[in-house]
Amino acid sequence: MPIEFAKYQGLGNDFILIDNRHSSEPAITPEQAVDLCDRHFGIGADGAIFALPGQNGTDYTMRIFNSDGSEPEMCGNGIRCLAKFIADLESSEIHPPQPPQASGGIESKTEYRIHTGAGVIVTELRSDGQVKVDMGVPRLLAAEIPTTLAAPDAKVIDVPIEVADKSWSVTCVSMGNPHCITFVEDVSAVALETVGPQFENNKAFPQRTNTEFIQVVRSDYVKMRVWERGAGVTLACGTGACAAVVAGVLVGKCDRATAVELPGGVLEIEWAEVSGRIYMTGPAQLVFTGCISN
Ligand SMILES: N[C@@H](CCC[C@H](N)C(=O)O)C(=O)O
Repeated sequence: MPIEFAKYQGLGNDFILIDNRHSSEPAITPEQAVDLCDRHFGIGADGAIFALPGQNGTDYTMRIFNSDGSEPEMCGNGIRCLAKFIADLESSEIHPPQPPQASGGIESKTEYRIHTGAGVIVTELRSDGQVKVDMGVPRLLAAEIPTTLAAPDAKVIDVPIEVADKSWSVTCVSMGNPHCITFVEDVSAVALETVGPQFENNKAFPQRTNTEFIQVVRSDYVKMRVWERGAGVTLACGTGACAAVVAGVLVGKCDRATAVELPGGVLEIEWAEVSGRIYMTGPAQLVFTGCISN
């Protein structure tokens, strides 16, 4: 049966979005996602995201397959795209209108509570077109990352690791998904394609890891390049940008409100002192819609 999709991007981190409101099982398999994400033989994307029915009182559930078919717990740029997609679906902008509700017109929603593998995430569509996301509280214990770089109940802050014949000092943060952050002098000099996979598959990370390379320009402005678990080099990573600011605060290099410049653009990140929650603000845009025929 043909499956309608919409392609969205957030800072060049791009996704195939599928309206899965009718079922709690994704409409395509991880293997199909791998084919569809292929940039030469498919639609081309860093992942496939499904808008499933909500659970435990949430509005929707998000599931995502990386371009290698693995399923991460969360995706920051993806959830901004999902919020826009849901709003577009509800306002019938991208698919034919549903019959009108008996109760008459409904004000379009600007806030969604979304169930994810990292807990409930709240998105807010702002009037300037940006999407602000309450990304929850970062987890810092080694067992929560998970990593063997410290005792299970200890934090991993500025810990040495040998990767690609070099010693790196890393800080690890879970935003629901694992992140390993390292601060470098010049982010453009990092051989991402060589070093990234060696971090991702290092035995210190039993569930593999995303890796962020950070150059501090000022305490409130950093440059970042990322190697994503299951997707490789991408133009941006929302959970990675949040994890990078947390790491920056922990090692005394960043302010709690820091702008993160990625190859695809800038994300505004704030780690609130009192609540400990992280807020991420950035764009999400519809690129095109289409239909998968088989
Ligand atoms: N690009 C995403 C992260 C997607 C998941 C990641 N590849 C993983 O496997 O954890 C983001 O914007 O957060």
